[in-house]
Amino acid sequence: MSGTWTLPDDLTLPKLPDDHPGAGAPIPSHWSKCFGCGDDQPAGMAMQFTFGEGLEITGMLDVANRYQGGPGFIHGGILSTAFDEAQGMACMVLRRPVVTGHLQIDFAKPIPLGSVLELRARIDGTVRRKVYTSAEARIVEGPFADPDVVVATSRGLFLTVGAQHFDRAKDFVDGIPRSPHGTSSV
Ligand SMILES: CCCCCCCCCCCCCCCC(=O)SCCNC(=O)CCNC(=O)[C@H](O)C(C)(C)COP(=O)(O)OP(=O)(O)OC[C@H]1O[C@@H](n2cnc3c(N)ncnc32)[C@H](O)[C@@H]1OP(=O)(O)O
Repeated sequence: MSGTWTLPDDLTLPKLPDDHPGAGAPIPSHWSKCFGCGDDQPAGMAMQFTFGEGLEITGMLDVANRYQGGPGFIHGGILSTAFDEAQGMACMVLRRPVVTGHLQIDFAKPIPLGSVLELRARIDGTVRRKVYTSAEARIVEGPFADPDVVVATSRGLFLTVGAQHFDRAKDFVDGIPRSPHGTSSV
């Protein structure tokens, strides 16, 4: 990774909850309408997640044609979204809601449409409400597949928040049908 990401000296590693289901168990969507993982979000990315060893989780993304940026390749914003989702899901073991404060991506290799990406993400440690995370992506199926090649990496800071963070927007979960900028209901 390039960049300026520095982990603080006073990081502590969270303990896995006693009822952690173990490696291989599916991780349920944190919110059915989430663009990244929701099953009630037809326009979304429908990412699937499983717990890995320790604090690691694995996410899978089918790189659909609609994720196109440059001809034949994934859009960088879509890849960033996939990392955001994966690193947020890695925070699930904290059993507290988190939001992204900072995310930085290194785009190492172009990723073709039609490929299947595996994202491995983990908590590197916490300091107060700050949760430091990292992740790597590999193409595991389809064009350019090579599980030994890391095609992108990400570092992200998440913050635990209280329920009131989301309460303010609870009336907008289905959009505002009469938005002056066109429909926001999908
Ligand atoms: C009930 C059980 C449920 C379990 C289930 C959970 C599942 C969970 C899965 C979620 C999976 C979602 C995956 C998608 C996640 C999104 O995409 S979330 C959407 C994008 N993010 C946002 O909208 C966040 C918008 N920003 C904010 O709301 C606020 O800026 C934040 C992030 C909450 C921080 O504000 P704040 O709470 O007032 O925090 P503040 O007191 O200013 O700072 C606290 C600490 O964080 C540091 N900090 C804050 N922001 C930053 C920053 N950007 N850079 C560096 N440091 C920062 C501060 O310096 C401070 O550090 P210390 O003084 O402790 O050393």
